[in-house]
Amino acid sequence: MSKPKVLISDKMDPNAARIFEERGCDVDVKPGMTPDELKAVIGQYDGLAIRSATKVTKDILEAADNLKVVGRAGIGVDNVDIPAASAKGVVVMNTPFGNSITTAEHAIAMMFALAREIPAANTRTQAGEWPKNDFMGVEVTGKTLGLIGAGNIGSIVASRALGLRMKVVAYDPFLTEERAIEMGVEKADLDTLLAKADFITLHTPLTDETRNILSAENLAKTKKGVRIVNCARGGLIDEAALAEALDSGQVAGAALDVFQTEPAKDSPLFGKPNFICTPHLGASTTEAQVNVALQVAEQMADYLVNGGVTNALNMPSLSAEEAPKLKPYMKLAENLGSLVGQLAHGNLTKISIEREGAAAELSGKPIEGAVLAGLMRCYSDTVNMVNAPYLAKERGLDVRSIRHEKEGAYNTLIRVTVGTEQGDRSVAGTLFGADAPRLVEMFGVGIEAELSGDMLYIVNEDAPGFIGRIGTLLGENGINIGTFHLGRRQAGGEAVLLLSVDAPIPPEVVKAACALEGVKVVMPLAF
Ligand SMILES: NC(=O)c1ccc[n+]([C@@H]2O[C@H](COP(=O)([O-])OP(=O)(O)OC[C@H]3O[C@@H](n4cnc5c(N)ncnc54)[C@H](O)[C@@H]3O)[C@@H](O)[C@H]2O)c1
Ligand SMILES: O=C(O)[C@H](O)COP(=O)(O)O
Repeated sequence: MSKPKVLISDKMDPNAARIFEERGCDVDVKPGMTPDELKAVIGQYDGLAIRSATKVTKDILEAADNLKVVGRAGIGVDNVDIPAASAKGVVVMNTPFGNSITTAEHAIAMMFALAREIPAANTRTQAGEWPKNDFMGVEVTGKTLGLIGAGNIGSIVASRALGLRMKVVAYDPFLTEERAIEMGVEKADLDTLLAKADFITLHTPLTDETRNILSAENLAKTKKGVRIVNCARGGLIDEAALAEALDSGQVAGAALDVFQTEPAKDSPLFGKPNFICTPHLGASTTEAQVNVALQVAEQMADYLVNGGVTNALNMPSLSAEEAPKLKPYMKLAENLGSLVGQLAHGNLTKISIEREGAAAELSGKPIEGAVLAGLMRCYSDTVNMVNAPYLAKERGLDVRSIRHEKEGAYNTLIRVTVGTEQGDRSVAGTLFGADAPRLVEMFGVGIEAELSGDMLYIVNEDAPGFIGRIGTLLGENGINIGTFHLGRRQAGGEAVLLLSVDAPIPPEVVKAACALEGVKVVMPLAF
């Protein structure tokens, strides 16, 4: 049998190539290829090892006829089209912890550089100016650090800031009170954080919810003279608004490692006296690069040579024997987790995963992992089956797996219940035939639906004429309805409607649906 062939297409520590060779793979190292060059050669490779520079687009994947795995030596996978990779049957793996300490240290370094204007003082001193009277810094001791995102990197930043005798206020919808106490931080909503913080650091992925989380409007809510650090993802801050806030003095200084467009060749921030930046160097230390290179090569080689799956973002980790039986249950479990995550958005404190009938005979851990991965993917793009249970535990989420020996109305059933500030919310699903996942109950209402693609969830008063009104609204906006599912507690009470549609529903249509007579809740969903 020929050896698997791997391409390393970004600058990576040489340990990666060494491990690939030792584990029985042929490896080519070609950093800096253009997309066209990559497209021309990708068909030859079984594995592609990348950092953030290579963009693994749908176009590249279409040409990747032999590709089995993409390995990201780092955390963020926003440069990989994961749905396109999944459709092509390509596993996408990352190394979720290898560069976290290094990136947290970069954020702290940026905070100090801002507090004491080190880059500008250095430049002018080396130019022979000796500008001793032009710089007056601020101490960080006793100041408040506002942490937006309290995951792996955010919690390391918090621990370092506490060591510097700062107070830490954190905003993260997934942070529980218990975890906040354990971390020694004050849990706050975003507006409170903005009003209190002397320094703000960002540590979230870039999602629809976090894009421009520091918008012009939110920058205006900050304490005057705040200093801001972003070592997470470009796009979390509105760069033009930040430039204006620096000009007006609302923001006293800003330090960015990441930009909306990278490489950043131009920016409204460049040249501002109180602005400093680095070219996406957050993960660039010898230690972190050795960690991620070794880990990505080990994981990819294990998959290519032995079929072992670790830290995959689009595939459950399963042994060869269990896989065929568990696969449809994993899909059902992940969909149910994603559904409750999207619907019960907010502070989740507990989750229970119940298995009944045939589902109770199967191993609970992979099903639990799939529910948690579906749930937590609403909050972080780095969650996978492997790290979801760990992350849930670390964040203080109380996870219970319950096995019911007796069959209920269905011969196999998975029920997921989450505890939210509004009370418990429960959804349940079964398999039709051997392998077709179906939702069968939602918040106590019987409703039968396949969870896939773009969907719309509506709660309305059960009264004549509503279905016509929503159908007309979607039709007038060119939105085609694929499937239509209805459920209700009792005639004339509250009715639940789940529609599958052929394209994402624009926010203005959601708004118009909310305004329809009898409507109580409208929420777009995506699976
Ligand atoms: N600059 C660099 O070189 C560099 C290096 C490593 C990681 N990163 C980036 O840093 C980011 C954080 O990495 P991590 O390992 O800590 O990820 P993580 O998944 O452990 O943590 C992300 C946190 O953000 C929270 N979050 C999600 N949506 C939120 C919202 N709307 N508001 C507030 N918080 C929200 C999540 O609940 C989670 O706790 C990622 O985007 C990653 O790609 C950058
Ligand atoms: O998400 C990450 O791991 C960082 O953004 C690091 O990116 P890099 O590997 O290109 O330095």
